[in-house]
Amino acid sequence: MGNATQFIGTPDTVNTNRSQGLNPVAIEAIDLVKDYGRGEGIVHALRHVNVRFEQGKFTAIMGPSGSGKSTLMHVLAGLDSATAGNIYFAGSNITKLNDKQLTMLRRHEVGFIFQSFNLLPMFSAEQNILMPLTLAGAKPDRAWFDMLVNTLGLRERLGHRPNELSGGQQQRVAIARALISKPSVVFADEPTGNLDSVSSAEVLSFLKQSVRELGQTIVMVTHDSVAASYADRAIVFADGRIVADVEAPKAEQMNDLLMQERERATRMASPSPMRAVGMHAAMPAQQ
Ligand SMILES: Nc1ncnc2c1ncn2[C@@H]1O[C@H](COP(=O)(O)OP(=O)(O)OP(=O)(O)O)[C@@H](O)[C@H]1O
Repeated sequence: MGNATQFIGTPDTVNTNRSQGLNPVAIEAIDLVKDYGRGEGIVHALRHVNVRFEQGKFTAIMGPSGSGKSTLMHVLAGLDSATAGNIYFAGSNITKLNDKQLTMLRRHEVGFIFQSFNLLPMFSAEQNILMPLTLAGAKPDRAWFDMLVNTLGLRERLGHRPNELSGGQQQRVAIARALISKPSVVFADEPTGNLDSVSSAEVLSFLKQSVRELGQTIVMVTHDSVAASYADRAIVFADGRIVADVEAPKAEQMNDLLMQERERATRMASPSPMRAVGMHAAMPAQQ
């Protein structure tokens, strides 16, 4: 797919899994820290996160509300800066880029899909799909456009504005818009959050297909274990850390993991008086 090094300059390190027989790394975070605020009110949103995403893989990021999923995605995508640590995008350290270089990276190497579609209401589906190229002053690859439009079943809808499309159709337009510039990585933030189960299944099937058939790399934040089961891998976040990393996730397995995490978080948030003084194991049974 894309060619990040073209925009980023000389890599100061290149990470590749080739020698291990794995796909090359699309993006990697090393010891990534993100704090919001300072002093008493500081929030540690990412606590020394180490993670790599391989090219041509579909990864889901799950975890309780406030655990740091969106923060990770925003920092990886260059939408927000890291407090500390490094991010390697196609082998180049993007934490060293200036604002202009970051804009170029986002424009050419990253595709975004949002829960609320974020289509421009005054423009047709076709104009929305082509918008990233229009903004970049680039010519569309018509064959690629046709392939996306046909695969996503949008041929008959190209002249329609977003308010003339169903939620599922709007999200398919948003997917075509994310893929039109052949980005290195697509970040999807709750892409099925506003869709019914049939439209969700359609959208997820296409995301999976774009990974299988087009070699796309996708990182998707989701609260939905069924959505995560479409991914090749699921990462579970809790309190700014990765607490589980699952290959070929199953919906039930992810539900169990999330439930465990929720129970653990509840226990930590409200320790019983006995646990607080370390008495739970030693307490004799009450008569
Ligand atoms: N701009 C900000 N300023 C201050 N704190 C923030 C900001 N953005 C996020 N946070 C805090 O950082 C932590 C992680 O937030 P984040 O949005 O990454 O969580 P999340 O896992 O994506 O949650 P959700 O599932 O609810 O979207 C939370 O405690 C949140 O309140």
